[in-house]
Amino acid sequence: MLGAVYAQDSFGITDYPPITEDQLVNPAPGDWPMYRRTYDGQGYSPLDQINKDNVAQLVPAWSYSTGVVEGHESPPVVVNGVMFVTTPEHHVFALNAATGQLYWKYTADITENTNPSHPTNRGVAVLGDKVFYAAHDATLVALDAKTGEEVWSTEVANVDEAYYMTLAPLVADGKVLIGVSGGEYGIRGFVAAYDAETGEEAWKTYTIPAPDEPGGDTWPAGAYVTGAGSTWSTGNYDPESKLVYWGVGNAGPWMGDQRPGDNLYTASTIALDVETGEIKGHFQYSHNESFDWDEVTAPILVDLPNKDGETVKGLVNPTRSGILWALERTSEGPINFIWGEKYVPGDVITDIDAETGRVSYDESKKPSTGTTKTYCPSVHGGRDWPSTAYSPDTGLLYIPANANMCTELTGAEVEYEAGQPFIGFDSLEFQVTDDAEYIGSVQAWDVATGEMKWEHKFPRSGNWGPILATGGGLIFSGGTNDRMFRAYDAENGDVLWEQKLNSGVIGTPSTFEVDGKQYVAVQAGYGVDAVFNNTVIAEHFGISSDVPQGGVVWVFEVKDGAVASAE
Ligand SMILES: O=C(O)c1cc(C(=O)O)c2c(n1)C(=O)C(=O)c1cc(C(=O)O)[nH]c1-2
Ligand SMILES: [Ca+2]
Repeated sequence: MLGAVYAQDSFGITDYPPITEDQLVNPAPGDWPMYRRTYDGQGYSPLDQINKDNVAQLVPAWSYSTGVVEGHESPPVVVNGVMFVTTPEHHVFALNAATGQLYWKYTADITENTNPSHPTNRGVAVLGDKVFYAAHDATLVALDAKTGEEVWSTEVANVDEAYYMTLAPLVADGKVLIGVSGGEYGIRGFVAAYDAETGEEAWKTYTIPAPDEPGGDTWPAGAYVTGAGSTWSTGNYDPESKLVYWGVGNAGPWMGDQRPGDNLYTASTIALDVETGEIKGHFQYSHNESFDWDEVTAPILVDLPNKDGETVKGLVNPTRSGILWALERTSEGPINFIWGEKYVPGDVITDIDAETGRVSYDESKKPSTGTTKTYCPSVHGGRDWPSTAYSPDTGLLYIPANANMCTELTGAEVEYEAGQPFIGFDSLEFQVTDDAEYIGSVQAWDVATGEMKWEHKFPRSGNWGPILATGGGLIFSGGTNDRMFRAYDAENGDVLWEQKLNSGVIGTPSTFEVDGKQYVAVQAGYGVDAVFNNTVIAEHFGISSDVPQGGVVWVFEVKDGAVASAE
């Protein structure tokens, strides 16, 4: 592809020891080497220098204006004291994590007419001396970490069929794994792996099986080719079993009566063998998915009790369907149901089978061709893409939730045409329920008991804020329409610190340490579906919908004196 590199610091990055696989399996406490920091997806850092006692004294250490608008969702990834962040408009920035000095900026040369949906990017992956970036035009790029120069690039899918990419790649087992977007365009979704050294394809596994493959009989003849099942959020990984857990999006077209059957593996989590890409297990959250409930977010890997009370290796996932799921993962692959609890109100799912976890629907709520149906939660679900976090200190799972929003959908026939929307509706409307007392919230759930421990509600805002949990007994997140970035007491949800930033904060927060000092980092930069959602909420409550745009990387610290006095 050959993008442009702008190198500001002519001395560049002088000291960048190659990142080993071991550093990814067991990251140094002060590093944030991947999307959720660790392979289990917990979004947890053990750093505790910033804690409940001193977080009130958190102040900006430095900030950096990215120069672009739209949704800044990527976490600042930090290794070797270097921060890598991505932004909309196809930029990757490398900055000195302690000072904010720019080392280099890479801009992908996107000449193709790429899909305008979801103009965002969720970050990089690292291994060795390389940084991996999934560009919007469905090209995977490897950059030299020290210089930002392209080492290799590989076309992973055809943009003419409306494939695009927004996710952070996952490095596992010497390979770079990616997933694709395009679920509203009749793509056939897949997860693919590329050799980290050369960019050569190692395997590619479709999320929609062909007729002769397992699950192929859950589709009517021919429908698998345009069945969607996009994979636009980074998977998690169990290095022991060598299984990758990846989420699969909505089915296409949206109206399930146009493709009778369960339609595997849409709206599912799949377990893939990292060496071969073979699907070894799956759990489907909504069969014959008809709600645009992409279940792309990967479940967090955590130990929890099974139905008999024995501790097992588990998976937890609050899905777009409004159900928080506890599942058991096995080293061979199969995924077993443990329990499912509604974490936001919903009127579609009426029952969950105690044995299998299969849901039952109120058919009067399920969208279909030629009817108008209203259902809750909305198209965006109880939680869209923003990440949950889990703290091993509290045993709590933290969820950025949205309640009391519904969708009214009038279904229609649709013909597949390459590169064009393949949804099938005459109208789509978002509604806030009449009696709604709040929309967004941060929820904390005990994963051992399946009970909500606390909830912090936002009466006049949705919540699109990914969550960071720390060893300092804190969680951090933004997500609201008041431009706040907040620190909460992880035990009880008390807000211990908040700071208005330049824009709404839908960025994924991270924390890291350089030269013995802890920092907390996040990108501000409101955009993508949070804006769309906020407009509906503002209209309902009669408040201003104005959240200014513009990306800024923010890095916070507690000044040295304050750290000392807190100890
Ligand atoms: O089906 C897809 O391929 C696809 C892709 C994306 C994306 O890549 O960001 C989103 C969605 N769907 C989607 O349904 C959705 O609500 C959504 C919100 C956002 C965002 O960044 O705020 N992206 C996406
Ligand atoms: Ca979708």
